[in-house]
Amino acid sequence: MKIALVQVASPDAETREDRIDRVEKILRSINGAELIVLPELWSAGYFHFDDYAALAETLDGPTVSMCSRVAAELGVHLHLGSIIEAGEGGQLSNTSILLGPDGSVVHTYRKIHVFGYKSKEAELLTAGTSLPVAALPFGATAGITCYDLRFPGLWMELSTRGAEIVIVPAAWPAARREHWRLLSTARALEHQIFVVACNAAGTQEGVELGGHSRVVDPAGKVIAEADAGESVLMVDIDPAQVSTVRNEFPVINDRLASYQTLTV
Ligand SMILES: O=C(O)CCC(=O)C(=O)O
Repeated sequence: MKIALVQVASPDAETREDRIDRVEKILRSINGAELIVLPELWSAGYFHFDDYAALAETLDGPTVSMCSRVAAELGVHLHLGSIIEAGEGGQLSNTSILLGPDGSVVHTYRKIHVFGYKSKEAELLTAGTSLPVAALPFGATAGITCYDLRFPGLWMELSTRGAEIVIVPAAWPAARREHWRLLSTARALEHQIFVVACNAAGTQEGVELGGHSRVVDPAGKVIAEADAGESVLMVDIDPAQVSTVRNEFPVINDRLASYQTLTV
């Protein structure tokens, strides 16, 4: 199964509309992928905090509309990264969306761990409260977002819910690139899943994004990794590897359902 990770740059001088047009052309140039993945908040630009309210959109807004049209025309699953979603009562969320090959929404995921370190996200956005896992032709698939990579409890829950492929759109800064690599590898290895981690590239508001989108297999092997710049990373995975690895080395079976029952 071929996956395309589209590592987009969101320069300050480019408008959202121009970026959506530009990314549409990139998406249309991709051949043979069954799943295409985009980074966190690529259309708005993660670090454009002052524009969050103005760029907030609904599920029929410009980013989702373009991606939905392209997913349907190409007949692919498309994880569009995330948008600033305008919810009820003016509430804003960092909402990741997985689209099916007919362009419809398979699931939405509102980022649970909103980021506060050198970021206004935690101040401006409301955290999500749900964690969907979808049964897709290539395996049980979930999507979480960027900072969520750091929280083992969330991954344990994804694993308990049967996730086999976890998509991680991100706007992870270059300053902490080694954390990005270490954590994405560790999550794949400890839960024996595929981690499909698509980061942003370029510079926004003086912050250099880390790039290095990567796919890690259920044995913890990095099977593809991009450089720092804007690019499309194509990778071929075998979804059956999840059960092969788990049968061969059944560490998940040895995990306790809860460690809170242990005595002191
Ligand atoms: O955890 C990090 O170092 C980066 C997180 C982040 O940039 C984000 O959640 O957007």
